[in-house]
Amino acid sequence: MNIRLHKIEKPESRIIKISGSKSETNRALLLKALQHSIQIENGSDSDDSYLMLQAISEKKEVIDIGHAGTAMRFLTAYFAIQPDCSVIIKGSDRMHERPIGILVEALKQLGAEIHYLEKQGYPPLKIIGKKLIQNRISIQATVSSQYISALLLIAFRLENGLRLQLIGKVTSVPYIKMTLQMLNRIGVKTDWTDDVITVYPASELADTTLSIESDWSSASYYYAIIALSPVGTFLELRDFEKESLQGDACIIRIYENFGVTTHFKGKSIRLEKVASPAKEYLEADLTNAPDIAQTIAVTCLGLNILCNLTGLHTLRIKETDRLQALKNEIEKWGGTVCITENSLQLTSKININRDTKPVLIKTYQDHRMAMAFAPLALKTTLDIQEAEVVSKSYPDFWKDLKKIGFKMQEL
Ligand SMILES: O=C(O)C1=C[C@@H](OP(=O)(O)O)[C@@H](O)[C@H](O)C1
Ligand SMILES: C=C(OP(=O)(O)O)C(=O)O
Repeated sequence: MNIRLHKIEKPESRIIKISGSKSETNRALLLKALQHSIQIENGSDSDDSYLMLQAISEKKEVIDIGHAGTAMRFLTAYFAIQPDCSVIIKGSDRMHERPIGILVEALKQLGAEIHYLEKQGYPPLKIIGKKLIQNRISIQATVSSQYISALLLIAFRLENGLRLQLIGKVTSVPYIKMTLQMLNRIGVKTDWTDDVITVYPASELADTTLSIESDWSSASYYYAIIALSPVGTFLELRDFEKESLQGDACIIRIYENFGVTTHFKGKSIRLEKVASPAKEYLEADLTNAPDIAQTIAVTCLGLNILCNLTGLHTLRIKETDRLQALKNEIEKWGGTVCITENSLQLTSKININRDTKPVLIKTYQDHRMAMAFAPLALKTTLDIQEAEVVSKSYPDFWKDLKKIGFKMQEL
């Protein structure tokens, strides 16, 4: 389904409730599979969390995990320690291009039996579940934190726990901290000193309710909407915490550069555009928050601000090559976007508010491409291809934009 987003002046100031964080939910679902007494509140309604839940509960011999990267990685570790289990996990064509070798080799060092069914280092995988006895391994930490989280999540169920040595500059650190904090919440002891993470074994755990905070990556699109709106515009988002487990909450500080303030009122946040952007140039290192890179790049485009975004090395292996996808789509308005292996620069100002035929944004089966470009409707009319991709993390995205006054039509 392609849609046209008609230009609007500003959003209506309504209250929006985004569902729970996809990252927290997928961790909670895995922990619940290992400790049934755990209860989950405010779980994510995303496709990725649904696929994760289905894979755990249906106990099929062949699981299709679609585009869900965290589910693919977490379930690989989970099935590797299920005795008497033999399962094949496959995914979308893109999933079969997203590397998993670092995690598989680490699990094999622990004693797991995992076979590549097509290309070495990539899904699909055949996993024969085993009791794992080893507890000391090292792992390359520069490529994806999801491999590390996957190992940490199962570690309390290993007889001797896990001592994991991280090699290289650790990427997406807040996601590893989120994993450790969620383990702590269910009563598992952990330690992270220098480059070594230790998870202690635990068999008897108290009943716990894991209450999931709303999704900050999804909230980022509302920050973009407010940033592109006139001074005085505000919106309220429900169920967010001042002390978040999610690294993407750093959006609060980044959007201050664009004149957007955040006020916590109990469990709601009020975003308000209080001033025009202070600077005409933004420099940001997003090593710790890769999922908001697209939001920020497109906000800069809409505000006519130049930027240098760094720490983006993981973007090449996500739902699509996000650096190339951003370059392709932004350049449709003219100008040049420079990308390297780990950075993106907008080096020339681009006027998107022109009286030309609406630009059609390709989404490359990446939910964040659709959601990152949608806020540009505050500046120009534009078309979004395959708009349904948003369901990977935020199925109600278009419905919620309509609630705040976005005008859209199917093409
Ligand atoms: O652990 C998680 O929940 C995630 C970790 C990050 O991946 P990388 O560590 O591969 O950057 C992030 O991009 C992804 O959306 C979710
Ligand atoms: C990268 C993402 O997800 P995953 O790696 O879990 O597919 C994302 O949601 O932006």
